[in-house]
Amino acid sequence: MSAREMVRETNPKFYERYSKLEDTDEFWEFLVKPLRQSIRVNTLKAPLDVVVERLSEEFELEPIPWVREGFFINVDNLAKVPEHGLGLIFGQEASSMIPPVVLEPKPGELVLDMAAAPGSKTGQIAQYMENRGCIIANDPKISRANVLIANLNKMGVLNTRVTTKDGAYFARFENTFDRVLLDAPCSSIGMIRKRLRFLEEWRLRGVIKYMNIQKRLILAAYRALKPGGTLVYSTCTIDPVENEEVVDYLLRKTDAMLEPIKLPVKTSEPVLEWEGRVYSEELKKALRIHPNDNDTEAFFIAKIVKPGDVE
Ligand SMILES: C[S@@+](CC[C@H](N)C(=O)[O-])C[C@H]1O[C@@H](n2cnc3c(N)ncnc32)[C@H](O)[C@@H]1O
Repeated sequence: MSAREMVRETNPKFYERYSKLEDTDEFWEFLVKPLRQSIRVNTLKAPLDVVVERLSEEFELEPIPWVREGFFINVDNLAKVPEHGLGLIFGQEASSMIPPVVLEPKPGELVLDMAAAPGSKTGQIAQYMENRGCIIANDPKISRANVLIANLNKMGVLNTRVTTKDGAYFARFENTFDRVLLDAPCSSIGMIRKRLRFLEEWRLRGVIKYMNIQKRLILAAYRALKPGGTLVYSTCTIDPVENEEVVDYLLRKTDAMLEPIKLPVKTSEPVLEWEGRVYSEELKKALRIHPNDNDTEAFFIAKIVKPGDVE
């Protein structure tokens, strides 16, 4: 059975909706194909070249073009690699390394990671901040926040405070953070490559539920951002109402502006019209990544700035 047939049989409504987005055999094949293993070297614990040299003795490493510390690696079970147990490397999907790269956090800054668990991006942000400054890493799900804390400990992250609020809580800290990452809860279509249940369980009402949460969170995230600061909005899903629609909503409601993202990554066309709605041309600056573009998870990333001077 082809991937297309498998998707159509497993969830006909899913197939019908997303064949309007892209309908190539490649798209369906990569949507369900198991992911390549990738790692991020944790430079908080050891220099990049030392870890790469040591791993290369045993494994084949292929650099990920858009992240200096990222590599595809030919290993079946990372848990058996000692460097993983020691926190020298972290298993992180290749496209999920893009949002912190786009955020560009600097040592000494104040950063909000509004939906942080299990913490792969918080660790990457701390790495770019060289453990200086402060990250507020928030996640309201206590069980997930516990995993976040364990991962931050393992990675040697020292500049982070963990909170367990609804992300909208941070709206009260108006104009406070130098940078905000909103890696939003979403319908996780990108993760079908890891767990088929995201395809089996997909329902349109779930997408709409997430869109409403995302709109609430993006407004709070933007409010908490300092003038001159950067907000990165990301999801691991392809539905336009969780991506272009949410960022378009922010653009309409506030003075937010989008900035182009220049990275060596292949992307799909942004969606500027969907179900009778027309989105701002500005959305052309966002990255829409389909699984067949780079053989990764699907991702959507927008770089948003608040007008004003950086202090
Ligand atoms: C895509 S995951 C985050 C992944 C994480 N950034 C990482 O890279 O490891 C989205 C997270 O949003 C959290 N979440 C759900 N509802 C939320 C809310 N109202 N405010 C903030 N976070 C929320 C979920 O618990 C989940 O951990």
